[in-house]
Amino acid sequence: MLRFKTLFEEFSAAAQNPSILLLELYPWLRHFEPPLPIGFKHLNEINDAFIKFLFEEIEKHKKTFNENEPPRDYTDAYLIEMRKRQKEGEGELFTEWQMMAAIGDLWGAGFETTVATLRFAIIYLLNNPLVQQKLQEEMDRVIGNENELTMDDQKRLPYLCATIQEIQRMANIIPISIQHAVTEDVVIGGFLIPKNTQVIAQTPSLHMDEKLFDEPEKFMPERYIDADGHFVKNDHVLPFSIGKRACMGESLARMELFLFLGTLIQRCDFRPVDGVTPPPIVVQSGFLRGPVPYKCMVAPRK
Ligand code: HEM
Repeated sequence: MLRFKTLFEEFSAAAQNPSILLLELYPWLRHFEPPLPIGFKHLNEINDAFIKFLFEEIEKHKKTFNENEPPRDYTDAYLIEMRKRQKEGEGELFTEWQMMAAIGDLWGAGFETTVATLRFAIIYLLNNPLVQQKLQEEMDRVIGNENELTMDDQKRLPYLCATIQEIQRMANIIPISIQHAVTEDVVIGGFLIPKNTQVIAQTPSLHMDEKLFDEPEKFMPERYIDADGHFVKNDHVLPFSIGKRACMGESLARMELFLFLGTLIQRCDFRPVDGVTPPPIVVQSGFLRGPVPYKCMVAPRK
């Protein structure tokens, strides 16, 4: 577990290196390191170590899992499906390499994304104490401090939903969406995009558009609360991208953000370390975007 944690932290730090963005857009740059300090070699070494670790874990599962018992986790479920398909002569898609890549993708795409969003959430609350106060008031009034939060409470907590939407609008944790390619000629808005052209659904650029959001630099959850106090989902806030290749984990991530942030608000008070000056919001941006590490005081709420 410790090895996994260390590897993951190294991987996340490497993914926040700004040069990774360049490498993503111009992969051929990797051939020019050295002398260019692209960070590709380092990322590749961590990736290889990660792959090795995942294969070792798969081996452990193969030795201990029981095909006739319910799967203990994703790896067991994948092994069961893989063996079933191999018996039926359809094993070419469900391979051990695919399994390793799928597990790596789920960890890689599903972990640091939610963590970075929550780190943004807390630093925004530290810098906007009135928002934190309003969130706590809503939570105390609707849920109280004893009851556990569930997803059904979403409708009853409009200010929490609005705050999460505002956090995601401003955080833009994936500043440049993943590249894709069109598989056939398409015409969009009168422009022909020929087959095989690389395209990026650059939804983060909507989030700071003054035509869509008044004073987009300001953290204002109130912009999504209507005159009756209801939460209004804004179709221009698209942190999970759009289309068929949008984030596969969107529903899970939305649940995590609502339950984790809501429970933190319910149980804790976030304050600046000296009680007065919040940490400045300094952002590091590479493939992933996140606030540089900051300190804060976390006090349990009575
Ligand atoms: C706040 C949390 C998250 C955000 C903001 C986020 C955002 C994104 C974005 C912008 C993409 C790229 C979509 C595109 O190519 O246009 C993506 C892809 C993806 N995400 Fe997430 N994600 C989050 C959490 C998760 C979680 C929890 C999981 C799974 C456990 C996950 C799994 C994936 C996968 C597998 C892809 C690749 C999908 C594909 O290429 O078809 N994500 N995500």
